[in-house]
Amino acid sequence: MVAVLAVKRLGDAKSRLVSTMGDDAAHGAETSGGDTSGGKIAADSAPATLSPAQRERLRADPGAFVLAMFADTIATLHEAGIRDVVVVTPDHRVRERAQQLAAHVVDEPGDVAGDLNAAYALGAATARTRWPAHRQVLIVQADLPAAQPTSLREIVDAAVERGESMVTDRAGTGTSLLLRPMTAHELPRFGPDSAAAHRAAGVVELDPEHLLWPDVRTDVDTVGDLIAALRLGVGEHTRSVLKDVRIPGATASGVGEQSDAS
Ligand SMILES: Nc1nc2c(ncn2[C@@H]2O[C@H](COP(=O)(O)OP(=O)(O)OP(=O)(O)O)[C@@H](O)[C@H]2O)c(=O)[nH]1
Ligand SMILES: C=C(OP(=O)(O)O)C(=O)O
Repeated sequence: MVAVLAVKRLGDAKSRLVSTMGDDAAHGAETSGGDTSGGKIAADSAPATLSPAQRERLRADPGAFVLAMFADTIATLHEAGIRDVVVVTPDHRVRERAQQLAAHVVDEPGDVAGDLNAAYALGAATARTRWPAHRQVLIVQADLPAAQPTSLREIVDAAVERGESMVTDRAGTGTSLLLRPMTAHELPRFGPDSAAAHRAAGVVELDPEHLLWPDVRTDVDTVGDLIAALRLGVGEHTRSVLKDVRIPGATASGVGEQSDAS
């Protein structure tokens, strides 16, 4: 299996994360799914906080945070045994980081820029040419810092003989990852309400009850997503960028623990 990731220009990335920064300080963490109640952290779960210094750091360089989550996502792929990785990006910092992580980088051409599905299709086409022996491609979001290799392996096993398959995000509306035969040529349907779009296109939803794999479902777009990821435990690169984030119940390192995905 080969994995394909796409990362947009870092200067344009994570606008929702930056715009939700501060919500946690004023109101308790804003969330977009999972353990929520009325859009807020459930009453029986203590509010998490980002420190003012940490919020300032994220605001000042969201790109460093994107790169950290990207590195943790690739580390998890590697630990799950997926060594062949294609990254499509127009950004030089992402390119350099991807190369350090032994990924094959595709420079995003101007006519693809701004079109995530075209970027994924370009990555899959490159993977077909570069590694023709692979039978499956895993199109995966690059912002899954809590993802665990064991979950990825379970997902790959669950997809056997199921055709094109997906796992939704924790809100159930987006798509964390899509598994396809290498021979699939049509554009994927990532973007707003992509879970419904993929379902309508005949993609099999793995674990439709959403009972499994919260770590893989937690893509980080908002502060609420970030808190959810930290509670699950994130990889070492994300931990390092967020080293002074305080999460109730966390250990002395200050964030949730993740034993084997970094
Ligand atoms: N290469 C490439 N990657 C993209 C493109 N659009 C989105 N992505 C990536 O796809 C993932 C989801 O993208 P978005 O949700 O649109 O953007 P985001 O930066 O995560 O968050 P927002 O700015 O809040 O929308 C992120 O990893 C992006 O970097 C694109 O046009 N080209
Ligand atoms: C692009 C997607 O994700 P998000 O915008 O939530 O990062 C998606 O779920 O299809």
